[in-house]
Amino acid sequence: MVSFRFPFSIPPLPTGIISPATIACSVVLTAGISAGISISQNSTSVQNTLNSFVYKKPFFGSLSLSEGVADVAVKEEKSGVVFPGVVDGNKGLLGVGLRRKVLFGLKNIDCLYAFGVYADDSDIKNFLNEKYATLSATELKNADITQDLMESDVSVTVRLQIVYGKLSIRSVRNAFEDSVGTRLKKFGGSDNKELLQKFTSQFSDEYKIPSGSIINLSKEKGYVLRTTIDGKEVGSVQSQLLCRSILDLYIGDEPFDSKAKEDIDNKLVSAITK
Ligand SMILES: CCCCCCCCCCCC(=O)O
Repeated sequence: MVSFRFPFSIPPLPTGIISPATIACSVVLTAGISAGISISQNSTSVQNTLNSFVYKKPFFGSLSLSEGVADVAVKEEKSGVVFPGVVDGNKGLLGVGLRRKVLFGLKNIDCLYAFGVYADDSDIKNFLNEKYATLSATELKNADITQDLMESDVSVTVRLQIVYGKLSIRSVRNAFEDSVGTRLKKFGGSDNKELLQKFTSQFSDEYKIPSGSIINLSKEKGYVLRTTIDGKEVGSVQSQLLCRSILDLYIGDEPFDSKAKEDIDNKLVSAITK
């Protein structure tokens, strides 16, 4: 059995004491707060750990994949944005990060948003068990789990929440065009304008994004990318290339927040090794 934990060194905030209003109104903290989220690393052999699998002590935020995901909220430390431990009923939080982006327009806007990466509990359990449970610690160290994850059919959601910057849907559309366009080119060559347009056109002018809005980018079974704004589906596009390109922004080779990616990597490894 694989144990899937939330080994964050900062105590996650108990959901019970965070009101929805607080979550919705997470505000800017000063830039440069250096506290991060660190993840404990475990280098013991996979087999040893699997053999001796027991909860040695109650672990705040830990969970066993066989028992379902624990809904423990986690705060992105630099921004103060709080992410629920679980979304869509069964997707557990793998890690959180921060992205600063200058949005070009009439007036350039410095936009800061926090993001959380979630994976479906049973998908990730199967994925880790099938591919990694028998690897030695050294093999595991050399394995690129997030790379495999991006190419797999595991359901993953990236949740974006603005920290500051007054955003128009147009600037969001342009920002995605820029970032996702670069990734589509990287993985699929230059002939992907139509795919990019299909994705970005979902962010049409009818949608408003007041402060506290949340965009979910969800890779679902069959490589369908489903986009929601504040819980409302704005569209879905079936494309493995698009799913791969979106995830690459957050957990790929050149992620927006390398600490977040590192945390997610470590968390996936620790889900196998603990
Ligand atoms: C309502 C949450 C809005 C979050 C801001 C999203 C801005 C677009 C981001 C495009 C991808 C990127 O380059 O970071």
